[in-house]
Amino acid sequence: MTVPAGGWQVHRLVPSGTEGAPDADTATWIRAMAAAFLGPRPTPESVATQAATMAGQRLRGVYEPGDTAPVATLRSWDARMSVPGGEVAADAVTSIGVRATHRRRGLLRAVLVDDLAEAARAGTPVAALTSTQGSLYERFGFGVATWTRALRLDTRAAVFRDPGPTGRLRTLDPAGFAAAAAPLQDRARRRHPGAMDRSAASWTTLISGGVYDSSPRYAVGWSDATGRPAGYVVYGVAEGWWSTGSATLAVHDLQATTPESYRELWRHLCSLDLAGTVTWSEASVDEPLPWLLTDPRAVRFDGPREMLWLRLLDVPAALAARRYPVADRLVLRVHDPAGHAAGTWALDTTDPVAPAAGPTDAEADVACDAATLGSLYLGGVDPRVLARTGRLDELTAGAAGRLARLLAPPSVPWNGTRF
Ligand SMILES: CC(=O)SCCNC(=O)CCNC(=O)[C@H](O)C(C)(C)COP(=O)(O)OP(=O)(O)OC[C@H]1O[C@@H](n2cnc3c(N)ncnc32)[C@H](O)[C@@H]1OP(=O)(O)O
Repeated sequence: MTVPAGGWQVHRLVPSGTEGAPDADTATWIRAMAAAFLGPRPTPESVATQAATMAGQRLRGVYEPGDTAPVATLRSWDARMSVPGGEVAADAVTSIGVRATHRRRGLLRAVLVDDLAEAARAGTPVAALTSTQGSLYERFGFGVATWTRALRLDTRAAVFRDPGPTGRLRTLDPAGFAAAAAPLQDRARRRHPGAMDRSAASWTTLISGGVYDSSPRYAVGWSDATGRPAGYVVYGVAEGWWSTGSATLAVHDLQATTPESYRELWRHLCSLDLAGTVTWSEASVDEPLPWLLTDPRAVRFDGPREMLWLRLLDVPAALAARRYPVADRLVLRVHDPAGHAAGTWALDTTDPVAPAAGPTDAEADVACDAATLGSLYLGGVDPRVLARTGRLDELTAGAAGRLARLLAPPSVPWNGTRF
């Protein structure tokens, strides 16, 4: 199928074939995407493995006449994202790459505009992405909605306040990893607005490291005293002990559904004889780890840096999908040249279990653009801060404060899954 967008023909591909033999178009698309991202040279095996992770997803490509390899790529799929009090369907967008010889001619714009238009037609309320660069996506209506911090733990200085260990640890082998981890991640993600669900294929990439990281990975699960699994951690060796006498471990994923599982997974990471440092590049901005230790200086943080970018495609559906801690009725005017979020919208939260949102002729209390609305949606940024920068116009007195109270999330938005 071809669709003209900005003068370019955007072709849509449905990945097919099996893990052993992806179809030719998908294989060519994967090689073009890898080149745009300066990735490792694809091998037949790595192409087949990647193709298997794309089953059921949408690929887009732009092709020069007579060329079988695309000059631009985009991949997207239907995801679920946690929001305060529930979840919302999201168009997850990734792999936007343009051939080095074809940049700055509108190709990113062509593939992304086409993808967002299809998601909007399908009724998907929001689009979400994580980005390689910070200045690309605001022009397309995306705003930063979650942040992350990198942490570094000196495990030899880490003394836990609570005695332990408690519960039971067990090694999760690659064959059984997805079955053990998926239900835990699904429970854990509901505690954090902005957390995305995982595709079935993503577990293979997580436990194997995918095409970018061939070093061994280890997965450990934790169960409580009743035997109920409550969390897991996946880590690898970032620096071997043989060079410095003390290895550095990198956490690739840590999902805890209870405070006890969180504490015991960190205790496990601190118990490995040959390691002196544990790093985690995608920790939450309010990571509780220092509060577990007698000396909080054992943990150092960098950041925050931006993680998840959101773009509302259907404002009433997105606003009605989340819950609000106070009852109010507030009118937002949204400027959006692309049209998806444009309008004046009344948000009525007087019914706490069924907030209503829809178009209105009433005077607006606040006004902003679509990207700012994307940043506000999960409650990760205070509207009063945005009002101080001119990103939000406060049109009735005190409206930014009312909006802050309305949008306040039950916990800090966090998405630990870069995609
Ligand atoms: C969700 C993700 O997949 S994030 C991954 C992004 N991809 C990469 O980092 C891979 C390497 N880079 C690339 O492949 C390309 O340079 C891309 C995808 C970043 C940009 O593709 P291009 O086709 O050159 O972008 P395009 O010409 O459509 O530009 C669209 C707009 O973005 C702007 N833009 C493009 N690249 C950049 C940049 N690196 N920094 C700031 N602005 C940029 C353009 O100026 C243009 O702005 P305007 O329309 O407001 O005038």
